[in-house]
Amino acid sequence: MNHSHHDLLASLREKLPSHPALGTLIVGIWSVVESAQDLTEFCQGIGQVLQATTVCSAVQFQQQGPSGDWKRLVAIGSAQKVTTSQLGDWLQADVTPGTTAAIPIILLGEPNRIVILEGAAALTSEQLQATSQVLHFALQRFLENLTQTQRATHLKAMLSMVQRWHQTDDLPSLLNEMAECSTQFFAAERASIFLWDKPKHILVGRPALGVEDGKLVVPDDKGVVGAVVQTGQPRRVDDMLGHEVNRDIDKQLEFHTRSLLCVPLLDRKGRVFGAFELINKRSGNFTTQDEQGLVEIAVHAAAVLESSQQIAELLESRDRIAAAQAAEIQLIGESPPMLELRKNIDRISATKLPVLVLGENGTGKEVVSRMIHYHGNRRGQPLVSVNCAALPDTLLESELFGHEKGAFTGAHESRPGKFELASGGTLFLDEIGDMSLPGQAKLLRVLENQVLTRLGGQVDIEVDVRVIAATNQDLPKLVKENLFRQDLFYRLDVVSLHLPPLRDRGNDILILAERFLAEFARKARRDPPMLSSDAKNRLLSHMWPGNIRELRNTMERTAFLCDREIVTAEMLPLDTNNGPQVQQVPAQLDLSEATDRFQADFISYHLERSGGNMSQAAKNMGLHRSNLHRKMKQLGLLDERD
Ligand SMILES: Nc1ncnc2c1ncn2[C@@H]1O[C@H](COP(=O)(O)OP(=O)(O)OP(=O)(O)O)[C@@H](O)[C@H]1O
Repeated sequence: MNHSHHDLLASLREKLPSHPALGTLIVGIWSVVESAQDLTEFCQGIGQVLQATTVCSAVQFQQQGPSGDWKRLVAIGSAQKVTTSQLGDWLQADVTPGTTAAIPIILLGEPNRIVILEGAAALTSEQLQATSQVLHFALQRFLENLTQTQRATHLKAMLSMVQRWHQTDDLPSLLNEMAECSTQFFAAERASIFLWDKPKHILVGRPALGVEDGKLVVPDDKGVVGAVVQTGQPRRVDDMLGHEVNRDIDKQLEFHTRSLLCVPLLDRKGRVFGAFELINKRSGNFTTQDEQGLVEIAVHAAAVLESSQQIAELLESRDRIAAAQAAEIQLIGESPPMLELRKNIDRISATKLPVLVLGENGTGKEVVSRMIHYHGNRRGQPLVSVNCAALPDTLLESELFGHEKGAFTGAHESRPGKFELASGGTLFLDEIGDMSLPGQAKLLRVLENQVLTRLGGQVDIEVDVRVIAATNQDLPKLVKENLFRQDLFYRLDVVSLHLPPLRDRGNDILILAERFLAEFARKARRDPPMLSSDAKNRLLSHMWPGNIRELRNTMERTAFLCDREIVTAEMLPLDTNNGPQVQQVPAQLDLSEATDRFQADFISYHLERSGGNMSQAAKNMGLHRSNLHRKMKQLGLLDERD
């Protein structure tokens, strides 16, 4: 029955002249709607009005429970017992006239109710219909009023609670006050507020009755609180799912947790900095309303805590650490590809786009991914790295996506994966080309839906993670060979950064070499030695198969092993056979032709390496630029007019 107010009034106005008692009924019911404090009072009031106006001997209200069973809410007069099957039949009908007349009241989202009037033979079907309409409307109105009143009372209580918190300055008293107020408010046995010390991977819970200094320290990846801070989502656990509870905490507190409700504490920027937990609802389990209420309270608690001096310091120090880390990352190099790379990093750091970093071993892929993280707005959140090549397939999935207790032999407890640990921050997937195909499928799902399921788990866990993947492999080739999923490749390749090998970075080799030399000389407590020009040429002409890592190691050895002020080419610990080879000259040429051919190849090689920069190429060959120019003309490598 779904009447608008207008329909209802129009229909009642029509019926009123032929049923004068209907007016008295409406007035009586209305006064009950206005005055009743709860549902029982409402039913009692309505029952009395119905008994008086319809001249029934008895009235009763029945309500259906969630499992289909019926319960009598209120009885006026000597109401008879009714069977479940009879109630079921009545529920099917609109109204049922007779000596025992029944009016079912069905409101969307509410339990079904039936009003039974006994000795109501005089009531016609039409009169019962009219009564039914009034009752539906009255109940609906009453329930709306009740929700509003309850909400107002709730808000008032919350306001006075929050006001008290604002007047408490020192952190331990504030936390005690919060716990005490909320246990009363939610009828729970205990409450704790956990603050997250992220760098140390621990949660510090207060107050913790029964623990020395009232402070409970737990790992940040265990139990319900661990899951809440890692995922940023509330969790509700009742008796049935008690295994999720971290029983170590129970042991420490000498307490048995039956039911638990825990919600995250978020700072102004939406970052999780702790959790608010309620333990053991005094009767039954925590409800959805409790969860909504605690989420609401946690917003106020977080605001008060955040403005508390000590928390502000904690958060600030987190920002300071991130800033220091950002400053520490150095991407050395002034060559055109490096300048371009730096520009791209600046552009993409602020976004959440996935990034694919490509380059040979040791070209700085990890440095670049760290830079993207620490220069973006996720810098205060974790940067978690996984080397996909270092883990066998089976382990990789549980490492990335986590697992539930019993998911496989040896899974003695539930564990969040690296994805969950990187929540709010960045996940660096190194050697992505080595990931197994099942792992790739799961990764794709997470990237597409921002949701994951732990191994052996049923629940979808939302994650907010930026993914940066790196590889030295040729991914398009792996795609062609069906070793890498094409859809995943496109997902990751939204932005790709190519790191050139060191041999293509021209003078950067010398900039890097000198920086590394200075760094290691400082560590060796000596003045940095100078590189002689032949040492520089030697460094420039080396092939650097190990790229920057190799250069760094070479300079480290040089700083520690060479005790001279000037490092010459011979002192560099480099494999001399490793340099690039200029093409061999055919033996049948005469000496002058062979010399010309060699010189032309040699010059072309250096010009190519310096990207056509004549001055640089001349320098690398130990020539003056004008001499190189002349030589090139002589060898026919330049037009006469150049
Ligand atoms: N541009 C750079 N400036 C300063 N140091 C760098 C630069 N690039 C790389 N390095 C240093 O070189 C070493 C190797 O870099 P990194 O680990 O980032 O390379 P990678 O490409 O990730 O290597 P791999 O493929 O072997 O994992 C590190 O010690 C890093 O600090």
